[in-house]
Amino acid sequence: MSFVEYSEFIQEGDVAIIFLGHDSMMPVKVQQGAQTQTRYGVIRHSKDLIGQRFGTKVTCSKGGWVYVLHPTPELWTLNLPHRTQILYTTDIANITMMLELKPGSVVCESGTGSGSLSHAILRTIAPTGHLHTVEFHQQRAEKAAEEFREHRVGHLVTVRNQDVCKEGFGVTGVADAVFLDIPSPWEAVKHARNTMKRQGGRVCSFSPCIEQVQKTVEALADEGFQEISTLEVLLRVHDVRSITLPLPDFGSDQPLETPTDTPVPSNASVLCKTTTPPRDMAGHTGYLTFATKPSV
Ligand SMILES: C[S@@+](CC[C@H](N)C(=O)[O-])C[C@H]1O[C@@H](n2cnc3c(N)ncnc32)[C@H](O)[C@@H]1O
Repeated sequence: MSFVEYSEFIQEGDVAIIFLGHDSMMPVKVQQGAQTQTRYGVIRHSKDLIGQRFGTKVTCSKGGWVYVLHPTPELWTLNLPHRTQILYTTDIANITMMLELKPGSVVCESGTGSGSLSHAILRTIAPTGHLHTVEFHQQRAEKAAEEFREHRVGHLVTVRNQDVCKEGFGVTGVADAVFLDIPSPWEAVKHARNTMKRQGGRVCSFSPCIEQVQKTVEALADEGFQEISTLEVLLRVHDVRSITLPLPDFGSDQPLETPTDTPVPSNASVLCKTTTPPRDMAGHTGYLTFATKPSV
């Protein structure tokens, strides 16, 4: 198993996602002899997981069943151990697209945090790209590096434990794209420019407050970045529900000729499915500020 390549069978050391139902999943590290407790009973790794196909329906000891899924960056974002605030798929999808990431891209990121965005970047830039990720909190940097190795993407990423605002990304003139998710991104903008290729590239900064955005935009303009724009991505999930609609009675435009030509009764109705947008929406996460470094 790797987060950037699909494997058919579950092996010892793999990460698997146990799907217990909608909005109920958990990650497990598969180990010979280990057991995982679920509300449907115990899953025995040696018998129930190792050697089975990803996607298998596994019956637990109390008779209930779960699906065992291959990990993906999307599932990891929903299941990872939170060490920090993380980015979610709605923002990540936009970031990946607007930074123009593709296989082979070289990306610099700070901070690494819980590695939610990092896993999505790694899947996109594999198999020939590289991610340089900078995190100044030592335990977070070490834990992220350990997870990248466990998820078999360690060869695609270099984790540096340093302050990006003071020491930069540790590489110069190599990046196609830079991503910042730190409290004072304006202090890292000069380093972002220096780490990018001479032929230019794209930068993105995520900030929850508009005052942070204002300072970052000024710093980007001062450093010669162009096409600066800020957006906020809001997810609107529609609920499916059944409704009863009255059938309109348009009357008859011709006189009734036979007794069977009956008009639509005035109380006729039809049952149909429809969707409604939420009355309350999940609130603001943050602003995404994008800019382009032009070729020099
Ligand atoms: C909100 S978290 C990043 C979450 C990450 N984008 C994710 O999706 O999991 C911000 C991280 O930046 C780190 N950080 C803050 N300032 C930093 C700096 N100057 N240099 C390096 N890391 C920094 C923090 O320790 C924290 O782990």
